[in-house]
Amino acid sequence: MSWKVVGTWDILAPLTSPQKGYVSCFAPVGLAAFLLVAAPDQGVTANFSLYFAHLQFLFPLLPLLGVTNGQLHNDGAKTSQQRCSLAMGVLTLYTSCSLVALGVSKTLQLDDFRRLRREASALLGERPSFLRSLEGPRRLWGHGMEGVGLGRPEIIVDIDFQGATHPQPISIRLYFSEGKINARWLLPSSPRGEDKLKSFMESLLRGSPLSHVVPALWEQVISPEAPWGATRSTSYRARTLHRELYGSWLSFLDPNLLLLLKRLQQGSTGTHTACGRCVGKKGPSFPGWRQLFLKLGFEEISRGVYAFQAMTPRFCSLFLQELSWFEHAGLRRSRPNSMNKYGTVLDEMDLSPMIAHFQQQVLQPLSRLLFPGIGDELDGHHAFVVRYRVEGAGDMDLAPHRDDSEVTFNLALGRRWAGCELTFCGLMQDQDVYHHRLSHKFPGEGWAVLHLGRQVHGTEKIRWGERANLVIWSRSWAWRAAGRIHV
Ligand SMILES: O=C(O)CCC(=O)C(=O)O
Ligand SMILES: [Fe+2]
Repeated sequence: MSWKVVGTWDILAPLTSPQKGYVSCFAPVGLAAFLLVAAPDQGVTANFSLYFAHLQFLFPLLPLLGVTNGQLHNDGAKTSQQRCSLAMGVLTLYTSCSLVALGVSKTLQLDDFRRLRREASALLGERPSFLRSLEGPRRLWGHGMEGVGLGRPEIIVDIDFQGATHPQPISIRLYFSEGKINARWLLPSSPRGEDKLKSFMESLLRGSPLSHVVPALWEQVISPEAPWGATRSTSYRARTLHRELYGSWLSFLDPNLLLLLKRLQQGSTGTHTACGRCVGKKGPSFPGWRQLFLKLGFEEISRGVYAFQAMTPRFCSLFLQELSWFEHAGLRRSRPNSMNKYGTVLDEMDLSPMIAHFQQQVLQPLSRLLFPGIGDELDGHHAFVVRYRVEGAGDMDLAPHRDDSEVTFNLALGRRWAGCELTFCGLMQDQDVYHHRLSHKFPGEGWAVLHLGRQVHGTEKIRWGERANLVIWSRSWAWRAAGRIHV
């Protein structure tokens, strides 16, 4: 076998041959595109080294395709051109695959980046007292370059904490990559501090939001026993995360619900007080309300059970953030009710005035419309969040029951889950109560159901994920005083 050096020009021949060379032209074009697309973010050097590092493995394979100098010499120009085209085709394929893979991973990373940036600016906007500065997220490309491959791209966030117990700022760097978070002290900490940080990171749920991680880090890792300093009080009101939630919730209403409420207000025939004489009489409404009701997307999913989009997804996301903030504040937390073990009572979050306002502005007109008589005068409430979770602290299901309420509003806050449908089994006084009629799946966050408290319902077992719902039990002492509790 001859190894005369004649191959160089033969290998390049297809590039100059108009008949066979068109395939090969994609290789340099692909290479150029690859570098162009990837280079601005990942750095030219890193991309060159990645690309050529892989070519190192590809080139030794070329003899297998018959592209050796010896064979070129023996086979003649025509066959050699075909084989060279094949080789260049392989290179092209490799380049194109690299390009597609890179494009997909870049899009995913960009989504993560945007989400983190939104969360970081929300946190900064709220300026929690312990947060001195928060820098990032910024991308760190090519971090941990090992061997021929690139390390996993990460997004980094630097945080400085400062509080009464820590006059000097304490810095921690968070690394987000592929749904996981890692943390490191920017200055070396004590071995005990390292251990605390390590066990804290292990306890974090996959994909935990920044708004959850930062306060939890402060509470569990950095701040000693008195995390809020000497001024720690038992009230949560002074240290809320989203002040917007501590005003009227009307700006968070879904536009369709807002429209219906407006029409109800226009069609209303004045105030109506529930009493022994008037309960059960028709409440204020307007002619043709049912058509509008259906047109706006409201649905009667089972007799006396109404489903509709009530709040915006933004409300739900702020609320969930506030909830984790509260849960890490270390204040008293009671069980939401006698059946659900896990959750939060909203009164303990100092949200009672907002619930009362929401009840009067939103739930009251709806209840007058949909449950005339019993829903005419709502004058008490008990509001809480229920939490179902497969892993960690959460209920798994809920047995059929009636609520200690006249009217119940139940709003899905999120997050993602499977199973955990709400089942409805008829009204308490029905002959066939406790017969399953419907399993309701909340279509998404912000969707709610409104039903009578004596509508028997339960919750099926959660299969995966986590569901958190905000439940408002509205009571009518006027109705109860009229002795109509059980019907
Ligand atoms: O959303 C649910 O699972 C229902 C909760 C419930 O019925 C209740 O707490 O009374
Ligand atoms: Fe219930």
